[in-house]
Amino acid sequence: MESTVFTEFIPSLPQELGLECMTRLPYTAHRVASQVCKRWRELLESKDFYYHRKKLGYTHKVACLVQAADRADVSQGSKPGNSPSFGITVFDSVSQTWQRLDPVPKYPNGLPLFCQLASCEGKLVVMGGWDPVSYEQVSHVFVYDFTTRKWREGKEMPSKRSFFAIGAYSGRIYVVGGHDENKNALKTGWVYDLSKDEWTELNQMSQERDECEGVVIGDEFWAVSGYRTDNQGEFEESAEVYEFRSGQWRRVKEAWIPGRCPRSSVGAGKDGRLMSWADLDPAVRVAVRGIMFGSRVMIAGSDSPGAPQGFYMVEMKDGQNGQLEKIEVPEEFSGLPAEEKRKYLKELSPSNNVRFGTSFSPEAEKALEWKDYLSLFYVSEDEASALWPSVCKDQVLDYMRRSEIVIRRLLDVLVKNLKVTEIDETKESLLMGSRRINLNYYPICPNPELTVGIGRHSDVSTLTVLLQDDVGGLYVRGDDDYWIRVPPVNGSLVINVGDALQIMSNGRYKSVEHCVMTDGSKNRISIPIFINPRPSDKISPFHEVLASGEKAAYKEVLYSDYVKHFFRKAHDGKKTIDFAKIRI
Ligand SMILES: O=C(O)CCC(=O)C(=O)O
Ligand SMILES: [Fe+2]
Repeated sequence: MESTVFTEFIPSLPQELGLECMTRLPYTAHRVASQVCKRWRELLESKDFYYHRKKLGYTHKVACLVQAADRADVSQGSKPGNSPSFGITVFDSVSQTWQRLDPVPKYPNGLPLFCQLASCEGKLVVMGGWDPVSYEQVSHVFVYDFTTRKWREGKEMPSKRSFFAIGAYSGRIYVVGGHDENKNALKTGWVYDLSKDEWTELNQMSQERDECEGVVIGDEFWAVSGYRTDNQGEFEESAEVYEFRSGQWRRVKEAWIPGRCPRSSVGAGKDGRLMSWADLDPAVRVAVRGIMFGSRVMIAGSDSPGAPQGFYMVEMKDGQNGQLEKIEVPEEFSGLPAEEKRKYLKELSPSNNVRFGTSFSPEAEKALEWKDYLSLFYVSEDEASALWPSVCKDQVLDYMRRSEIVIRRLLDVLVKNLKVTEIDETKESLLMGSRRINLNYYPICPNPELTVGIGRHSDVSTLTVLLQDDVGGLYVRGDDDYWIRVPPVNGSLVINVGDALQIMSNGRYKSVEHCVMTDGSKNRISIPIFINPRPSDKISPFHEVLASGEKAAYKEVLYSDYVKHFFRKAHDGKKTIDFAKIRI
């Protein structure tokens, strides 16, 4: 760059030196620096200066991610229950700094949900998604120029599509698959030329691919997995590869693990081959997202369902050890603190027996759970008829009546094994003296990696009969902290042993630890019936179990005390059962 073009950047320093200093400013300081004076602003926003920095090796790639609004935005009206508003966060891995981009002028209160990002030539492109208020698909294209720090509106996508694969190569953005306004999976694709602001249609892929994921590897664009319209959610093993040079697609078999959602977790390993970031390191096995920029990858995820997520950098160059380096994340970029969200919580309690809420123990949880629920306590048909909401009372009562036979059968079998020959009146009260039915609703979660549906816990019940739909998200803990995904079968009943039965069986039956992950593309409903002792019952190991001299592992506790203890705590696995344990 001709230094004569820019003079006196820093008074009393020779111009070359002033320019040297300006060139070394990290990108994340440009915004503040450009407010110093007109000359600095003109310099920092000029294309020549960008190429000058690039030539000298002072430009580098940054990671851009869509994140829920920070605190300042929330105080302006976003709250749990409404969809949160989203903005773009930039992480500069060289200066280790985080920054939020100005909002897109058309969406000052938050980006379209599920919009897709791609970047090339120093620009960030945001495409598609759902209008954050009406939830209608939009086909907008917004382009952010990192030099001028300004947004412009690009030519709209030729048709509406959501959940498509996106990739950038040589000044063009490739968009393929996903689904249209009628939820039909698509095999079509388009390419957007950034400098010409022009769309051109691509050849079609060999099949429809809704929710496929895009990644550019070398001179190829991979559209990985996805599913056909008729096989909603059944992610395929194949991928489709577009060769930029020939403009042709090639189908690759067994490219992906069937059934695994590829969203944001697809990348290229050191050998340049397709991989899932979830297979890289045990620290990021769950809800993994990766952003590749050059040979560096930013990865977010957690080691087990419900565990807090971490952000990491990893170098994927040959000769590097591929180890994850943890990134420090300032609070405003790591999710909202619970106190902030709680301000907006509205707990409705028309009666103790009917409760509408979000999370189990919102006061205690670190992160609010992505769930709303209606909880109905059942004492008698009369009371239920009087107090339960009329909108669902008849159906819920009918369902409870029908479930009775399954519950009795199960309890008969279970207690026989404990040498209890008869369920007399006392035992009936202890085993099934009260019921609670919850109607759980887990809305689509735009950032499933930032929260859980329900954190890890066991139920306080004797038994739980849990009705599932076909979305899935329930995990149960096996041995050695290994989590098993319960396959979603619509209408199936999952039976969980609860803490009360663990206590009464003196630990022969163990309550199952479980948790629920949220889904990024579907709403989910589950309906557990918790079969409980009566609140006024005192529970302890059955004398039949202890008859042969076995030592009691649990003391007698008032069931309502146990329940109170449970709901005072944040979800944290099975720790609450310690309340009843006899310490030796
Ligand atoms: O949604 C599910 O499948 C599990 C619900 C659950 O664990 C609960 O409500 O206690
Ligand atoms: Fe549960």
